[in-house]
Amino acid sequence: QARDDSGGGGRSGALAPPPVTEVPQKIDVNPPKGTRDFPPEEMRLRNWLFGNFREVSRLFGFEEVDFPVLESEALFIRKAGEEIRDQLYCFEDRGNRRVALRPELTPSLARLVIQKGKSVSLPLKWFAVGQCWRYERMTRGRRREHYQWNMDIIGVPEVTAEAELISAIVTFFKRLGITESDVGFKVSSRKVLQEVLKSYSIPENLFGKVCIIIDKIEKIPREEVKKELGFVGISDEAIEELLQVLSIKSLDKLEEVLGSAGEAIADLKQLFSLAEKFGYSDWIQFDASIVRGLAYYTGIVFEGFDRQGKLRAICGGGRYDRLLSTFGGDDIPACGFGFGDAVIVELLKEKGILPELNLEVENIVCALDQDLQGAASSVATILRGKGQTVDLVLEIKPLKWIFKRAARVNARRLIIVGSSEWEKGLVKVKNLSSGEQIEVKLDELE
Ligand SMILES: OCc1cccc(Br)n1
Repeated sequence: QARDDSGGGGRSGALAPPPVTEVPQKIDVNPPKGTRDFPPEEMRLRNWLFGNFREVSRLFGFEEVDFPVLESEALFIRKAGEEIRDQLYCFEDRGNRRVALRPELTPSLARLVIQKGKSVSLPLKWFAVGQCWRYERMTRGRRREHYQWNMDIIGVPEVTAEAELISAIVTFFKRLGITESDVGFKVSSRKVLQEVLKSYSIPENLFGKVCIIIDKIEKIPREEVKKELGFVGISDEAIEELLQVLSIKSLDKLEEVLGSAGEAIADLKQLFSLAEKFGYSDWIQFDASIVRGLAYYTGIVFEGFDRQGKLRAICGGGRYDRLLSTFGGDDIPACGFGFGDAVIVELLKEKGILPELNLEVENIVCALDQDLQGAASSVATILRGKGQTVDLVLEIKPLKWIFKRAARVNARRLIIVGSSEWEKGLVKVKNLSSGEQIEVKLDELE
């Protein structure tokens, strides 16, 4: 039971007895369903992963941003039938405002860009690492939160932006020891769909809905996809042609079907040519079936996948040239990606390349008796002033306990403050790997 600091137990730390009326109920010590704690070992892995996210983002000259986890629900209310909408973690706050825990970061980023308006000069290259939420019925036992790394380029209409973003993800994978034989990117463009729909004079406003239905092609039976497309008013003939085009896996074949005049082909050819120059051609492949499950994509879309086919998509992104204008902002082109913190860890485990991340501290400092506790604190402060990490033992403990703790915190050195040495201005320094022990003058301690 935690120490009671409410004043009943006093500063001695003694456990205050609960008031007679209240019998302590053991709380549920687990985090809410679908959420995770990050105890030290998991936190070290998370910090390592996020450290790589941040280092790659900075390598590409991006600036870090963040937004509230809580946003107006309106930011995420799109009428295209997205899963992200069905699972929105939304509620009414005490001010009767409809709010939501963000399910993704892009709408917040778009909101901030519009808010900044002319005070920022384009292009913007922003990145964020933020916790995102969904309220999924726990029937599937899936998580309700994850952390997403996002990189976004705002204000660049050319495909060079998408090529740059994919290069950043490739750079990240390489840093972790993941190669093109482990993962790849399936790349397409929503302009492929747009051109087919246009050839059947299907109204633009159905585009988002059609994309969301088609995104389910690998998840629900084909007949179900066709039925849903029929419901939104797509003719059987158009559906057949759509599904036919979506099965194309080569750009040449796509060009035969769509012709070479359309933007889809031009964009994709430019992307694959830039991939050559970036040196990541072996990482990407054209796959017309990739549409991604967010309604606002308008152009190139891509997703990272594990070549073993065991895991869900590792990351995904694309161009969203209309999002800012749908929020009442200017017509500013944009593209970005989201990279979750869960599938990547499963992949690293699969590959056996999770890093070894142990707690390490350079020094453990202890006093041999109570009246030297102050001296030990000053030794710790001197070492910390020199940038050395110190685990200061805060109570008088037997040496057996000290050595056990030193092993647990992976200390390199044990600094012992004993009365006979201290009187001579000395401390004992024991190298815990060699076992060598020497006496060192306090002002020569380093
Ligand atoms: O990938 C969709 C998503 C959004 C929020 C939280 C989680 Br877990 N997953």
